[in-house]
Amino acid sequence: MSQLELRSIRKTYPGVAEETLKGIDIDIASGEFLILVGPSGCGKSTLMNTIAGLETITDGSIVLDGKDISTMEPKDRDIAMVFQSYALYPTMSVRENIAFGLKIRGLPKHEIDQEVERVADLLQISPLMNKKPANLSGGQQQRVAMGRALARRPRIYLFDEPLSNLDAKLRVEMRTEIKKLHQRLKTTIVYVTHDQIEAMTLADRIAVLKDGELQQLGTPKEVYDRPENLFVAGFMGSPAMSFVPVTVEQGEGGLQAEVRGNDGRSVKLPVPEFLADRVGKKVILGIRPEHITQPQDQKNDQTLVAKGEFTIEVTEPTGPDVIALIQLNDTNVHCRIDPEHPVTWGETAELMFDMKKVVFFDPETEKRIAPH
Ligand SMILES: Nc1ncnc2c1ncn2[C@@H]1O[C@H](COP(=O)(O)OP(=O)(O)OP(=O)(O)O)[C@@H](O)[C@H]1O
Repeated sequence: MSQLELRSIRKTYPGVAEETLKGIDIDIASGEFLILVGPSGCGKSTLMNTIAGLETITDGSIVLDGKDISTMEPKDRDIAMVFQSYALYPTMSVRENIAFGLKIRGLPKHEIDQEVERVADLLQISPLMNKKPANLSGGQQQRVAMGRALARRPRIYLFDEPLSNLDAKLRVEMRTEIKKLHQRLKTTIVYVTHDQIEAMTLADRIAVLKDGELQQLGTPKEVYDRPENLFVAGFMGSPAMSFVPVTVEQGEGGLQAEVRGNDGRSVKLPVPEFLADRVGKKVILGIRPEHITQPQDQKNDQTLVAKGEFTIEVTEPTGPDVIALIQLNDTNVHCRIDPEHPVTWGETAELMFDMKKVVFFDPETEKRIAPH
């Protein structure tokens, strides 16, 4: 178990005007599962490659267990990386693939055999040991690639989208396997993914990157419930959080904000008192599908809720839920409908807003407005 500190990491590729990493600071605790997410091109792979030593950094430092490894050769860093493409040696058997790293490090044969056996057991690939990669399924190849990394017992594992070549079912299975492996071995892992669910289910903490800058670092729950800005709020969650522009008003019973459906009907939503200094001003209301449901499906304690009637524009059944689309202040907004109480498009449905869960953003700074 090892601890990794990324201190103000900067990276500029030669010939590229813009900095790719603009000062990334992350402390990764020993045994932590850290997931990096962000849109394509935000610098996730670059950051992983700098940790592995495959790319140099322009500024900052990478500290592993208290030792600065920033300029060390990749082979001396004791870090194992599993890529999206498994990069197995095609002419070698599974056994030889797993043993290869140990062999070139000159380990005695009986130790190599022992280690290969341990890893094969762990990943349940013992029956495949004499096969060649070409004769394995994608999921099996992925396991072998992981086996190769595990056999080395490095200080840290880096996984760069290891599951993205797998079909949906296998991906879910392998996700569970990786989670089990981490629970059992308690190794330090840095893992890149595009998959929201993978990030939410695997991570101890999630780091959200955009344009080479860290936007938020927090537990999956923190990032999901209390996104620091509009970007993080829109990036995490599927379907995404909806953003509705509203004006804060002083009502008789407290602060409120009006939302209008596309048929002209409106409802005054109660909003929290920490918005008191914004009366008369616009804020952006960030609302997730599960915060708008039918009254009969509400599970909350009925404080800070509001009801209104809205026209359902589209319904999208997902299996466990139906996602329905309505319009609020000319913005598309997703709601979660229990299939036990179905609605159809064109219908007017009574919907209930759980305002305790809703978050608010400043339209200028795009930052979440936090309670004082
Ligand atoms: N070797 C390189 N030389 C020059 N520019 C590069 C190099 N590698 C990456 N870049 C640029 O750096 C930026 C970040 O790329 P990177 O691959 O790190 O992003 P990413 O977040 O991993 O993207 P994706 O999710 O698509 O894999 C991109 O603009 C990319 O074009």
